[in-house]
Amino acid sequence: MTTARGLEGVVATTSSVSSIIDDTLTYAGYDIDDLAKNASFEEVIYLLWHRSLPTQAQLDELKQQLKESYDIPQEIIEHFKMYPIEKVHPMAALRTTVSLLGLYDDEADVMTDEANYRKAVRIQAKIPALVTAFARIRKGQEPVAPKKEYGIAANFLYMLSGKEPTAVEIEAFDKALVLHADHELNASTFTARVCVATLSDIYSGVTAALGALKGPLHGGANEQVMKMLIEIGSPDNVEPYILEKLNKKEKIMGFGHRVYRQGDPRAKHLREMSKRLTEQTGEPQLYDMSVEIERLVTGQKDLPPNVDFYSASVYHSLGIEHDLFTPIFAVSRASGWLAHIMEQYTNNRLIRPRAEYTGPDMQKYVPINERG
Ligand SMILES: CC(=O)SCCNC(=O)CCNC(=O)[C@H](O)C(C)(C)COP(=O)(O)OP(=O)(O)OC[C@H]1O[C@@H](n2cnc3c(N)ncnc32)[C@H](O)[C@@H]1OP(=O)(O)O
Ligand SMILES: O=C([O-])CC(=O)C(=O)O
Repeated sequence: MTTARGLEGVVATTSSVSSIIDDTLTYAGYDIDDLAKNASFEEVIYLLWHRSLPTQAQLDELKQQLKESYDIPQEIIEHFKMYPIEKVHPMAALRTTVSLLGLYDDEADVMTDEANYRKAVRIQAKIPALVTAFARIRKGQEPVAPKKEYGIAANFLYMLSGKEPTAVEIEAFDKALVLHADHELNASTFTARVCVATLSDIYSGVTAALGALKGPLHGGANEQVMKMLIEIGSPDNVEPYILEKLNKKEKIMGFGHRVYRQGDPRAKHLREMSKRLTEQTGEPQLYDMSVEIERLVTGQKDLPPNVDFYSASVYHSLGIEHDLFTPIFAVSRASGWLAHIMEQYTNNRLIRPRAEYTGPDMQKYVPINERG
Protein backbone atom coordinates (compact mmCIF):
# COMPACT_ATOMS: atom_id res chain seq x y z
CA MET A 1 0.00 0.00 0.00
CA THR A 2 1.22 3.54 -0.72
CA THR A 3 0.28 6.37 1.61
CA ALA A 4 -0.58 9.84 0.23
CA ARG A 5 -0.63 12.25 3.20
CA GLY A 6 -3.65 14.49 2.88
CA LEU A 7 -4.58 12.42 -0.21
CA GLU A 8 -2.33 14.74 -2.24
CA GLY A 9 -2.48 13.88 -5.93
CA VAL A 10 -5.05 11.12 -5.41
CA VAL A 11 -7.90 11.09 -7.93
CA ALA A 12 -10.82 9.90 -5.80
CA THR A 13 -13.76 10.23 -8.21
CA THR A 14 -14.84 11.36 -11.63
CA SER A 15 -16.95 14.52 -11.79
CA SER A 16 -18.47 16.72 -14.47
CA VAL A 17 -19.26 19.63 -12.12
CA SER A 18 -16.02 21.62 -12.26
CA SER A 19 -12.39 21.17 -13.23
CA ILE A 20 -8.97 22.56 -12.38
CA ILE A 21 -6.62 21.80 -15.24
CA ASP A 22 -3.29 23.62 -15.66
CA ASP A 23 -4.38 26.25 -13.13
CA THR A 24 -7.56 26.99 -15.12
CA LEU A 25 -10.86 26.63 -13.28
CA THR A 26 -14.03 25.79 -15.16
CA TYR A 27 -17.60 25.16 -14.03
CA ALA A 28 -18.98 22.48 -16.38
CA GLY A 29 -16.55 23.60 -19.07
CA TYR A 30 -17.01 27.38 -18.70
CA ASP A 31 -13.90 29.32 -17.71
CA ILE A 32 -14.28 31.11 -14.37
CA ASP A 33 -12.99 34.33 -15.99
CA ASP A 34 -15.84 34.20 -18.49
CA LEU A 35 -18.42 33.45 -15.78
CA ALA A 36 -17.08 36.12 -13.40
CA LYS A 37 -17.52 38.69 -16.14
CA ASN A 38 -20.89 37.60 -17.48
CA ALA A 39 -22.92 35.23 -15.30
CA SER A 40 -25.23 35.80 -12.35
CA PHE A 41 -25.08 33.51 -9.30
CA GLU A 42 -28.45 31.96 -10.20
CA GLU A 43 -27.16 31.13 -13.70
CA VAL A 44 -24.14 29.48 -12.08
CA ILE A 45 -26.36 27.43 -9.77
CA TYR A 46 -28.26 26.20 -12.81
CA LEU A 47 -25.00 25.47 -14.63
CA LEU A 48 -23.60 23.45 -11.72
CA TRP A 49 -26.81 21.48 -11.25
CA HIS A 50 -27.50 20.82 -14.95
CA ARG A 51 -24.04 21.21 -16.61
CA SER A 52 -25.49 23.64 -19.16
CA LEU A 53 -26.32 27.33 -19.05
CA PRO A 54 -30.06 27.99 -18.67
CA THR A 55 -32.34 29.48 -21.27
CA GLN A 56 -34.23 32.54 -20.00
CA ALA A 57 -37.27 30.34 -19.26
CA GLN A 58 -35.17 27.82 -17.33
CA LEU A 59 -33.49 30.59 -15.34
CA ASP A 60 -36.83 32.20 -14.54
CA GLU A 61 -38.17 28.85 -13.36
CA LEU A 62 -35.19 28.24 -11.05
CA LYS A 63 -35.40 31.77 -9.65
CA GLN A 64 -39.09 31.27 -8.98
CA GLN A 65 -38.44 27.96 -7.20
CA LEU A 66 -35.73 29.59 -5.07
CA LYS A 67 -37.94 32.54 -4.17
CA GLU A 68 -40.73 30.24 -3.06
CA SER A 69 -38.29 28.69 -0.57
CA TYR A 70 -36.52 31.81 0.78
CA ASP A 71 -38.33 31.76 4.16
CA ILE A 72 -37.09 29.69 7.10
CA PRO A 73 -39.34 28.06 9.72
CA GLN A 74 -40.22 30.26 12.72
CA GLU A 75 -39.02 27.40 14.95
CA ILE A 76 -35.47 28.04 13.73
CA ILE A 77 -35.72 31.74 14.59
CA GLU A 78 -36.83 30.69 18.09
CA HIS A 79 -33.96 28.19 18.21
CA PHE A 80 -31.40 30.94 17.48
CA LYS A 81 -32.82 32.92 20.37
CA MET A 82 -31.97 30.10 22.79
CA TYR A 83 -28.25 30.06 21.91
CA PRO A 84 -25.56 31.31 24.33
CA ILE A 85 -25.30 33.94 21.63
CA GLU A 86 -22.11 35.76 22.59
CA LYS A 87 -20.14 32.49 22.41
CA VAL A 88 -21.54 31.09 19.17
CA HIS A 89 -19.62 31.50 15.93
CA PRO A 90 -21.99 32.08 12.98
CA MET A 91 -20.50 29.05 11.18
CA ALA A 92 -21.44 26.87 14.16
CA ALA A 93 -24.93 28.38 14.12
CA LEU A 94 -25.23 27.73 10.37
CA ARG A 95 -23.94 24.15 10.65
CA THR A 96 -26.42 23.45 13.44
CA THR A 97 -29.42 25.00 11.74
CA VAL A 98 -28.89 23.42 8.33
CA SER A 99 -29.13 20.14 10.20
CA LEU A 100 -32.21 21.46 12.00
CA LEU A 101 -33.81 22.48 8.67
CA GLY A 102 -33.85 18.78 7.79
CA LEU A 103 -36.24 18.14 10.70
CA TYR A 104 -38.80 20.45 9.11
CA ASP A 105 -38.49 18.96 5.61
CA ASP A 106 -41.03 16.20 5.02
CA GLU A 107 -38.91 14.90 2.15
CA ALA A 108 -35.64 14.83 4.14
CA ASP A 109 -35.23 11.08 3.72
CA VAL A 110 -36.93 10.69 0.33
CA MET A 111 -34.09 9.62 -1.94
CA THR A 112 -35.52 10.04 -5.46
CA ASP A 113 -33.67 12.35 -7.89
CA GLU A 114 -36.71 14.65 -8.04
CA ALA A 115 -36.98 14.93 -4.24
CA ASN A 116 -33.23 15.55 -3.93
CA TYR A 117 -33.44 18.35 -6.51
CA ARG A 118 -36.35 19.94 -4.64
CA LYS A 119 -34.35 19.74 -1.40
CA ALA A 120 -31.31 21.24 -3.12
CA VAL A 121 -33.46 24.24 -4.13
CA ARG A 122 -34.78 24.59 -0.58
CA ILE A 123 -31.35 24.36 1.06
CA GLN A 124 -29.79 26.83 -1.39
CA ALA A 125 -32.67 29.26 -0.92
CA LYS A 126 -32.72 29.10 2.88
CA ILE A 127 -29.02 29.33 3.78
CA PRO A 128 -28.92 33.13 3.22
CA ALA A 129 -31.87 33.56 5.61
CA LEU A 130 -30.19 31.35 8.23
CA VAL A 131 -26.98 33.42 8.11
CA THR A 132 -28.67 36.81 8.17
CA ALA A 133 -31.29 35.91 10.78
CA PHE A 134 -28.59 34.72 13.17
CA ALA A 135 -26.46 37.81 12.48
CA ARG A 136 -29.36 40.05 13.48
CA ILE A 137 -30.71 38.04 16.40
CA ARG A 138 -27.32 38.04 18.13
CA LYS A 139 -27.45 41.86 18.06
CA GLY A 140 -30.94 41.91 19.53
CA GLN A 141 -32.56 42.73 16.17
CA GLU A 142 -35.47 40.92 14.56
CA PRO A 143 -34.77 39.04 11.29
CA VAL A 144 -35.72 40.86 8.09
CA ALA A 145 -38.10 38.91 5.84
CA PRO A 146 -36.72 38.20 2.33
CA LYS A 147 -38.01 40.21 -0.62
CA LYS A 148 -39.37 37.93 -3.30
CA GLU A 149 -38.37 40.32 -6.09
CA TYR A 150 -34.69 40.08 -5.13
CA GLY A 151 -32.17 37.47 -6.24
CA ILE A 152 -29.91 35.73 -3.73
CA ALA A 153 -27.15 38.38 -3.65
CA ALA A 154 -29.47 41.37 -3.19
CA ASN A 155 -31.60 39.50 -0.71
CA PHE A 156 -28.64 38.53 1.43
CA LEU A 157 -27.48 42.14 1.72
CA TYR A 158 -31.03 43.32 2.33
CA MET A 159 -31.83 40.72 5.00
CA LEU A 160 -28.53 41.46 6.74
CA SER A 161 -28.87 45.22 7.04
CA GLY A 162 -32.58 45.83 6.51
CA LYS A 163 -31.59 48.48 3.95
CA GLU A 164 -31.92 48.44 0.18
CA PRO A 165 -28.49 47.49 -1.22
CA THR A 166 -27.00 49.65 -3.99
CA ALA A 167 -26.46 48.33 -7.51
CA VAL A 168 -22.69 48.41 -6.93
CA GLU A 169 -23.01 46.33 -3.75
CA ILE A 170 -25.30 43.79 -5.41
CA GLU A 171 -22.99 43.41 -8.40
CA ALA A 172 -19.90 42.94 -6.22
CA PHE A 173 -21.59 40.45 -3.91
CA ASP A 174 -23.10 38.49 -6.78
CA LYS A 175 -19.67 38.22 -8.41
CA ALA A 176 -18.14 36.99 -5.14
CA LEU A 177 -20.85 34.29 -5.02
CA VAL A 178 -20.07 33.28 -8.63
CA LEU A 179 -16.35 33.02 -7.82
CA HIS A 180 -16.80 30.81 -4.73
CA ALA A 181 -19.51 28.47 -6.08
CA ASP A 182 -17.53 25.32 -6.81
CA HIS A 183 -13.99 24.03 -6.77
CA GLU A 184 -13.63 20.40 -7.77
CA LEU A 185 -12.81 18.08 -4.87
CA ASN A 186 -11.93 20.62 -2.16
CA ALA A 187 -12.10 19.43 1.45
CA SER A 188 -15.71 20.40 2.17
CA THR A 189 -17.02 19.00 -1.12
CA PHE A 190 -15.13 15.77 -0.54
CA THR A 191 -16.62 15.64 2.97
CA ALA A 192 -20.11 16.04 1.52
CA ARG A 193 -19.48 13.27 -0.98
CA VAL A 194 -18.05 10.89 1.65
CA CYS A 195 -21.12 11.52 3.80
CA VAL A 196 -23.76 10.93 1.15
CA ALA A 197 -21.87 7.99 -0.36
CA THR A 198 -23.17 6.03 2.64
CA LEU A 199 -26.61 6.92 1.19
CA SER A 200 -27.19 9.33 4.03
CA ASP A 201 -29.50 12.26 3.27
CA ILE A 202 -28.71 15.60 1.61
CA TYR A 203 -29.04 17.62 4.87
CA SER A 204 -26.40 15.39 6.48
CA GLY A 205 -24.13 15.95 3.47
CA VAL A 206 -24.40 19.76 3.61
CA THR A 207 -24.05 19.78 7.40
CA ALA A 208 -20.86 17.72 7.14
CA ALA A 209 -19.54 20.04 4.42
CA LEU A 210 -20.20 23.08 6.60
CA GLY A 211 -18.12 21.53 9.35
CA ALA A 212 -15.20 21.12 6.96
CA LEU A 213 -15.53 24.59 5.43
CA LYS A 214 -15.36 26.18 8.88
CA GLY A 215 -11.70 25.27 9.43
CA PRO A 216 -9.05 28.01 8.95
CA LEU A 217 -7.09 25.93 6.42
CA HIS A 218 -10.18 26.00 4.18
CA GLY A 219 -13.07 28.50 4.13
CA GLY A 220 -12.29 29.83 7.59
CA ALA A 221 -9.15 31.48 6.17
CA ASN A 222 -11.06 34.56 4.91
CA GLU A 223 -11.96 35.64 8.47
CA GLN A 224 -8.34 35.04 9.55
CA VAL A 225 -7.09 37.25 6.70
CA MET A 226 -9.19 40.13 8.02
CA LYS A 227 -7.86 39.54 11.52
CA MET A 228 -4.34 39.77 10.12
CA LEU A 229 -5.09 43.02 8.24
CA ILE A 230 -6.40 44.54 11.46
CA GLU A 231 -3.40 43.33 13.46
CA ILE A 232 -1.01 44.79 10.87
CA GLY A 233 -2.89 48.09 10.98
CA SER A 234 -0.83 50.12 8.48
CA PRO A 235 1.22 49.54 5.31
CA ASP A 236 4.46 50.37 7.21
CA ASN A 237 3.90 47.45 9.53
CA VAL A 238 3.42 44.84 6.80
CA GLU A 239 7.06 43.92 6.31
CA PRO A 240 8.07 43.36 9.97
CA TYR A 241 4.80 41.53 10.67
CA ILE A 242 5.03 39.15 7.70
CA LEU A 243 8.77 38.50 8.04
CA GLU A 244 8.36 37.67 11.71
CA LYS A 245 5.57 35.21 10.95
CA LEU A 246 7.56 33.56 8.19
CA ASN A 247 10.67 33.34 10.41
CA LYS A 248 8.55 31.63 13.03
CA LYS A 249 7.33 29.24 10.30
CA GLU A 250 3.75 30.41 10.79
CA LYS A 251 1.34 30.29 7.89
CA ILE A 252 0.09 33.45 6.25
CA MET A 253 -3.65 33.04 5.83
CA GLY A 254 -5.00 33.42 2.32
CA PHE A 255 -1.83 32.09 0.65
CA GLY A 256 -0.95 28.73 -0.83
CA HIS A 257 -3.07 26.05 -2.38
CA ARG A 258 -2.98 22.29 -2.70
CA VAL A 259 -3.71 22.32 -6.43
CA TYR A 260 -2.74 25.69 -7.93
CA ARG A 261 0.95 26.30 -8.43
CA GLN A 262 1.04 29.48 -10.53
CA GLY A 263 -1.89 31.10 -8.73
CA ASP A 264 -5.60 30.95 -8.07
CA PRO A 265 -7.49 32.38 -11.08
CA ARG A 266 -10.23 33.71 -8.78
CA ALA A 267 -7.85 35.90 -6.78
CA LYS A 268 -7.28 38.46 -9.55
CA HIS A 269 -11.02 39.20 -9.75
CA LEU A 270 -11.26 39.68 -6.00
CA ARG A 271 -8.08 41.78 -6.03
CA GLU A 272 -9.62 44.12 -8.60
CA MET A 273 -12.87 44.28 -6.60
CA SER A 274 -10.92 44.99 -3.42
CA LYS A 275 -9.12 47.90 -5.07
CA ARG A 276 -12.34 49.43 -6.33
CA LEU A 277 -14.42 48.90 -3.19
CA THR A 278 -11.77 49.99 -0.67
CA GLU A 279 -11.32 53.22 -2.65
CA GLN A 280 -15.09 53.78 -2.61
CA THR A 281 -15.36 53.22 1.13
CA GLY A 282 -12.36 55.43 1.93
CA GLU A 283 -10.20 52.58 3.24
CA PRO A 284 -7.66 52.16 0.42
CA GLN A 285 -4.99 51.21 2.99
CA LEU A 286 -6.66 47.79 3.28
CA TYR A 287 -5.95 47.16 -0.38
CA ASP A 288 -2.48 48.71 -0.15
CA MET A 289 -1.62 46.45 2.80
CA SER A 290 -2.96 43.43 0.95
CA VAL A 291 -0.85 44.17 -2.12
CA GLU A 292 2.25 44.59 0.05
CA ILE A 293 1.53 41.29 1.84
CA GLU A 294 1.16 39.61 -1.55
CA ARG A 295 4.47 41.08 -2.74
CA LEU A 296 6.30 39.81 0.35
CA VAL A 297 4.75 36.33 0.59
CA THR A 298 5.14 35.72 -3.12
CA GLY A 299 8.74 37.00 -3.02
CA GLN A 300 9.78 35.12 0.11
CA LYS A 301 7.87 31.86 -0.27
CA ASP A 302 6.71 31.81 -3.88
CA LEU A 303 3.15 31.35 -2.60
CA PRO A 304 0.42 33.24 -4.50
CA PRO A 305 -2.81 34.39 -2.85
CA ASN A 306 -5.83 32.11 -2.93
CA VAL A 307 -9.55 32.97 -3.14
CA ASP A 308 -9.71 33.82 0.57
CA PHE A 309 -7.11 36.58 0.54
CA TYR A 310 -8.74 39.50 -1.28
CA SER A 311 -12.28 38.34 -0.47
CA ALA A 312 -11.63 39.55 3.10
CA SER A 313 -11.24 43.23 2.14
CA VAL A 314 -14.10 42.88 -0.37
CA TYR A 315 -16.57 41.67 2.27
CA HIS A 316 -15.31 44.20 4.80
CA SER A 317 -15.92 46.96 2.24
CA LEU A 318 -19.49 45.73 1.82
CA GLY A 319 -19.97 46.42 5.53
CA ILE A 320 -20.15 42.76 6.50
CA GLU A 321 -19.06 41.65 9.97
CA HIS A 322 -15.86 39.65 9.86
CA ASP A 323 -17.15 36.43 11.39
CA LEU A 324 -19.80 36.27 8.63
CA PHE A 325 -17.15 35.92 5.89
CA THR A 326 -17.05 32.12 6.07
CA PRO A 327 -20.86 31.76 6.24
CA ILE A 328 -20.94 33.87 3.05
CA PHE A 329 -18.56 31.40 1.46
CA ALA A 330 -21.12 28.73 2.44
CA VAL A 331 -24.00 30.69 0.84
CA SER A 332 -22.12 30.33 -2.43
CA ARG A 333 -20.43 26.94 -2.01
CA ALA A 334 -23.72 25.26 -1.08
CA SER A 335 -24.45 25.32 -4.82
CA GLY A 336 -21.33 23.27 -5.53
CA TRP A 337 -21.88 20.88 -2.61
CA LEU A 338 -25.43 20.23 -3.80
CA ALA A 339 -24.26 19.59 -7.37
CA HIS A 340 -21.65 17.11 -6.11
CA ILE A 341 -24.08 15.43 -3.73
CA MET A 342 -26.60 14.88 -6.54
CA GLU A 343 -23.80 13.61 -8.80
CA GLN A 344 -22.63 11.23 -6.06
CA TYR A 345 -26.13 9.77 -5.66
CA THR A 346 -26.47 9.12 -9.38
CA ASN A 347 -23.26 7.07 -9.58
CA ASN A 348 -22.68 6.01 -6.00
CA ARG A 349 -20.06 3.82 -4.43
CA LEU A 350 -19.12 3.90 -0.73
CA ILE A 351 -15.95 5.97 -0.17
CA ARG A 352 -13.70 4.04 2.16
CA PRO A 353 -9.93 4.39 1.80
CA ARG A 354 -7.36 2.53 3.91
CA ALA A 355 -4.95 3.68 6.63
CA GLU A 356 -1.37 2.47 6.97
CA TYR A 357 -1.14 1.21 10.55
CA THR A 358 1.67 2.75 12.65
CA GLY A 359 0.60 1.63 16.16
CA PRO A 360 2.14 -0.97 18.50
CA ASP A 361 2.77 -4.55 17.34
CA MET A 362 0.30 -7.26 18.33
CA GLN A 363 -0.08 -7.27 22.14
CA LYS A 364 -1.68 -9.56 24.71
CA TYR A 365 -4.48 -8.26 26.94
CA VAL A 366 -3.26 -7.64 30.52
CA PRO A 367 -5.86 -7.61 33.34
CA ILE A 368 -6.12 -4.12 34.93
CA ASN A 369 -4.73 -5.20 38.35
CA GLU A 370 -1.58 -6.54 36.66
CA ARG A 371 -0.77 -3.36 34.69
CA GLY A 372 2.27 -1.33 35.85
C1 LIG B 1 -10.89 28.12 -0.09
C2 LIG B 1 -9.66 27.48 0.37
O1 LIG B 1 -9.73 26.52 1.06
S1 LIG B 1 -8.20 28.12 -0.17
C3 LIG B 1 -7.04 27.75 1.14
C4 LIG B 1 -7.36 28.57 2.35
N1 LIG B 1 -6.38 28.31 3.41
C5 LIG B 1 -5.43 29.18 3.71
O2 LIG B 1 -5.27 30.24 3.13
C6 LIG B 1 -4.55 28.79 4.87
C7 LIG B 1 -3.07 29.00 4.56
N2 LIG B 1 -2.62 28.04 3.55
C8 LIG B 1 -2.33 26.77 3.91
O3 LIG B 1 -2.39 26.36 5.07
C9 LIG B 1 -1.89 25.79 2.81
O4 LIG B 1 -1.28 26.49 1.75
C10 LIG B 1 -3.08 24.97 2.28
C11 LIG B 1 -3.79 24.28 3.44
C12 LIG B 1 -4.06 25.83 1.54
C13 LIG B 1 -2.55 23.89 1.31
O5 LIG B 1 -1.85 23.02 2.09
P1 LIG B 1 -0.89 21.88 1.57
O6 LIG B 1 -1.00 21.61 0.14
O7 LIG B 1 -1.11 20.73 2.49
O8 LIG B 1 0.53 22.48 1.82
P2 LIG B 1 1.33 22.42 3.20
O9 LIG B 1 0.54 22.99 4.31
O10 LIG B 1 1.86 21.03 3.36
O11 LIG B 1 2.50 23.41 2.85
C14 LIG B 1 3.63 23.08 2.03
C15 LIG B 1 4.76 24.03 2.42
O12 LIG B 1 4.39 25.37 2.11
C16 LIG B 1 4.29 26.14 3.31
N3 LIG B 1 3.07 26.93 3.24
C17 LIG B 1 1.91 26.57 2.67
N4 LIG B 1 1.02 27.54 2.82
C18 LIG B 1 1.63 28.53 3.49
C19 LIG B 1 1.23 29.79 3.94
N5 LIG B 1 -0.03 30.21 3.72
N6 LIG B 1 2.09 30.56 4.60
C20 LIG B 1 3.36 30.12 4.81
N7 LIG B 1 3.80 28.93 4.42
C21 LIG B 1 2.95 28.14 3.76
C22 LIG B 1 4.19 25.13 4.45
O13 LIG B 1 4.65 25.66 5.67
C23 LIG B 1 5.06 24.01 3.93
O14 LIG B 1 6.40 24.37 4.10
P3 LIG B 1 7.52 23.26 4.46
O15 LIG B 1 7.50 22.33 3.29
O16 LIG B 1 8.74 24.07 4.60
O17 LIG B 1 7.06 22.62 5.72
O1 LIG C 1 -9.82 23.54 -3.64
C1 LIG C 1 -9.38 23.69 -2.50
O2 LIG C 1 -8.60 22.89 -1.95
C2 LIG C 1 -9.76 24.87 -1.71
C3 LIG C 1 -10.37 25.97 -2.51
O3 LIG C 1 -9.71 26.75 -3.13
C4 LIG C 1 -11.83 26.04 -2.55
O4 LIG C 1 -12.51 25.19 -1.97
O5 LIG C 1 -12.35 26.97 -3.19
